[in-house]
Amino acid sequence: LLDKIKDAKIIFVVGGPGSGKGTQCEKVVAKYGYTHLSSGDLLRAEVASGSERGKTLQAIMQKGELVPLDTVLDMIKDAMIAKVDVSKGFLIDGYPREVKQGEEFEKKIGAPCLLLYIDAKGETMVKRLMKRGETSGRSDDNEETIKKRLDLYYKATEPVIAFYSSRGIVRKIDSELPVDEVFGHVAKAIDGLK
Ligand SMILES: Nc1ccn([C@H]2C[C@H](O)[C@@H](COP(=O)(O)OP(=O)(O)OP(=O)(O)O)O2)c(=O)n1
Ligand SMILES: Nc1nc2c(ncn2[C@@H]2O[C@H](COP(=O)(O)OP(=O)(O)O)[C@@H](O)[C@H]2O)c(=O)[nH]1
Ligand SMILES: [Mg+2]
Repeated sequence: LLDKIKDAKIIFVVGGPGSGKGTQCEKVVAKYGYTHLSSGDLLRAEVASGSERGKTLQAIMQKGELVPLDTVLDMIKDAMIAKVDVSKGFLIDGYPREVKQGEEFEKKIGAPCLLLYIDAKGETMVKRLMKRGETSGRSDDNEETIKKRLDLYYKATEPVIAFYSSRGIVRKIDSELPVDEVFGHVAKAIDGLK
């Protein structure tokens, strides 16, 4: 199974909270048929299941902190294995959150061929998340937790981009533009894959 995963394209989608990762991933699924795996969604599904593990996760996410690395990675790996026969590529959304997560992913699963860096201003992200919070029902879409998530993004996740830049696989996407224009740039990056 892991051999099969190695044949599929793996795309990391990285950007701050509310930058528009999920929005763009949906559009990639529609156009390219890739499998979209949002690490945050996988964690929220575990919370929704009401399991003991879910309760622990909920407390961490509510504080805007990162859950233990192995927990997220196992969930992503299981989800990839479940889809590997029907998938020509994987969009790994919201992962890696820190360089260590990327290193572990490569050890246990495989190497990404592209990193889409969805870039928006801090001010824009806060505005979008406050708006999303009106309807998302997400307990972390509140002013206090948003601030913590943003701080953690700049501290832990931005180094991920530098790490993969040196490999030449990062495509920076300006996410201040209207959604369809942003997607135009995303599509160009994906079309550029061999
Ligand atoms: N690899 C990951 C992914 C997520 N999380 C935790 C911390 C996040 O604050 C929370 C929610 O993750 P999301 O990716 O859903 O959260 P974001 O708000 O950053 O992105 P989005 O707005 O795309 O949902 O889950 C984590 O610890 N490790
Ligand atoms: N104006 C504008 N809003 C966007 C854009 N992309 C996403 N949004 C909105 O911003 C919010 C966060 O987007 P989402 O895709 O959930 O971001 P994520 O946190 O990076 O996954 C949502 O309410 C989107 O509707 C964009 O390119 N332009
Ligand atoms: Mg999202």
